[in-house]
Amino acid sequence: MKIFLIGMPGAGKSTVGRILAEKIAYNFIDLDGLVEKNSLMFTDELIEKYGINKFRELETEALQEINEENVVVSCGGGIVENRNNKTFMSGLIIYLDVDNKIIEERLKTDYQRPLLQEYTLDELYTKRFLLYQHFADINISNNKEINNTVDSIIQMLEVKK
Ligand SMILES: Nc1ncnc2c1ncn2[C@@H]1O[C@H](COP(=O)(O)OP(=O)(O)OP(=O)(O)O)[C@@H](O)[C@H]1O
Ligand SMILES: O=C(O)C1=C[C@@H](O)[C@@H](O)[C@H](O)C1
Ligand SMILES: [Mg+2]
Repeated sequence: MKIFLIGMPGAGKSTVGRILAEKIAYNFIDLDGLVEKNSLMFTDELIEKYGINKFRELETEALQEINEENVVVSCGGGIVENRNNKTFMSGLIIYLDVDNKIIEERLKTDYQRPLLQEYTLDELYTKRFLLYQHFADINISNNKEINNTVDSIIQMLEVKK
């Protein structure tokens, strides 16, 4: 099965995804990382140089490239901006739910997200929350510790078996 993690920039998709994959012995793909590998550019460079629409095209192409099973895919925060992307996400889509205030705190010590130089987290959330819900099969909170979140996902997967 493919497991997709979606959510706001800084929600913890990459961090949680990597640990989850390791714990359940799945491969791990960071979609932003795949776009970077394909384009040989960092996502922020790519967006700055070619614009967000070009980035979205490359993101959809990267998504379509994933044909393996037993993989955890951490998506970019804006994967839901192209509604058609859902077509290429067969498997389980998990929305990582985090309060914006908590994201703000966590990102103080992390690298600058390009989209967050243009929009506030609240603006992005207002624009996207319905889309996240449209895509998601299940919501899992990542307000607490990372291991707590990973364990909640694993418990949920056990119940679904
Ligand atoms: N549960 C948590 N507790 C504390 N810090 C966390 C937690 N989850 C993630 N973080 C931290 O929050 C920051 C953002 O996490 P991460 O890069 O995984 O988010 P992301 O959803 O992949 O963001 P993006 O959409 O920009 O790729 C990192 O510094 C990470 O270590
Ligand atoms: O929220 C967004 O639109 C983005 C989030 C990042 O993960 C990257 O995919 C890119 O910077 C766009
Ligand atoms: Mg990430």
